[in-house]
Amino acid sequence: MSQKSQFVKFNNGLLCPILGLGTWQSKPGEVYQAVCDAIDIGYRHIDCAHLYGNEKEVGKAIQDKILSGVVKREDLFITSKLWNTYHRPDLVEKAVNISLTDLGLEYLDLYLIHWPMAYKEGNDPFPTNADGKVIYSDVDYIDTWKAMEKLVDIGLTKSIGLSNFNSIQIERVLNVARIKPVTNQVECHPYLSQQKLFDFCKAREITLTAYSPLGSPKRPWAKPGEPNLLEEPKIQSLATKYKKSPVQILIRYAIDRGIIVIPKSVNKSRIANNFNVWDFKLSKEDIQIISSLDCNGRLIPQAEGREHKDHPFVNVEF
Ligand SMILES: NC(=O)C1=CN([C@@H]2O[C@H](COP(=O)(O)OP(=O)(O)OC[C@H]3O[C@@H](n4cnc5c(N)ncnc54)[C@H](OP(=O)(O)O)[C@@H]3O)[C@@H](O)[C@H]2O)C=CC1
Ligand SMILES: O=C1CO[C@H](CO)[C@@H](O)[C@@H]1O
Repeated sequence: MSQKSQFVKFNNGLLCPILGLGTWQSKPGEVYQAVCDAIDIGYRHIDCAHLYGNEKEVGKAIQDKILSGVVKREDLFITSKLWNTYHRPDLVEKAVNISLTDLGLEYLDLYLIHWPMAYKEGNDPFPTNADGKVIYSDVDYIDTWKAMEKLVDIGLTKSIGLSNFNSIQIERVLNVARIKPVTNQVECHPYLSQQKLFDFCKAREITLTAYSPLGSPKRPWAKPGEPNLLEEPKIQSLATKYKKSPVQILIRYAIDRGIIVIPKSVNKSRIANNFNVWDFKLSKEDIQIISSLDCNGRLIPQAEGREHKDHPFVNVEF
């Protein structure tokens, strides 16, 4: 398979490696080695976020791999995300600078608005009142977007994008955008195939990035007995058919639809296996079989923000 098939082209011309490494819940103490291993194995795309609390250690791994000559900065594609407590326009540049300092970088390749909902400004990422409810802020993500555009103007990031935005919210951003979002990063896997959102974005030259592509089996709120994609019979039988693992089928399910995908692992052999997906391709019929598992099975509901006026998954088709 050609090298070209490993990239997706953004509407600004930038090439994004279609397969990257996720870092949510990659603990300090393990994420340094995971990022070093990933870069050695061939990953060039690392998905980060201020919220994950590990950008300093991710940055140390990136710096070490650049200093030892394994990669150049321009070979890497590094994403970070603006957390909900930094939506106020005057805080956006401050927020990206925190991530840049932690990561030890002069620029990001991609900076995303992590969620459309703004939370009360301050150092607590989930500021709560006496009832334990998150305190919201009324900043409109449209104003946040305008501040994001300025980051491109001053060279702090090459691209800007969205995460967890629904179709109506994307349209609102497009109505004012001087710089278009390049991607919308959303939960996407066979239980939540996101076909409508994918088609909607594609028609507007916005790519989709699939998070939790393996079904986020270690999400903190997972309950025993909930369906597990890795044990899904249809995925297992396709794994047998293609002589690959169920995880490799799930990763290829995104790639073969043209969707950027960012599975997380801190285990070297799993990081390597997840990258060993360039020697096969799913047929159209098999992609349809996998898509038939769609059951609107959302696993990352961001429940603490559900009453927010801008929560993306309430009363919206897609
Ligand atoms: N924008 C957003 O709001 C969100 C973005 N994300 C991003 O997407 C990334 C991926 O999503 P995430 O929710 O982490 O979940 P994933 O679907 O990527 O699943 C990760 C889990 O699967 C395990 N795993 C990885 N590879 C294998 C394998 N080959 N065999 C068996 N188990 C495996 C990992 O364990 P181990 O590490 O032990 O291998 C980990 O527990 C995040 O890390 C983050 O970067 C995620 C959620 C929300
Ligand atoms: O990236 C993410 C990982 O999980 C967090 C905790 O719910 C989410 O807020 C976030 O979207």
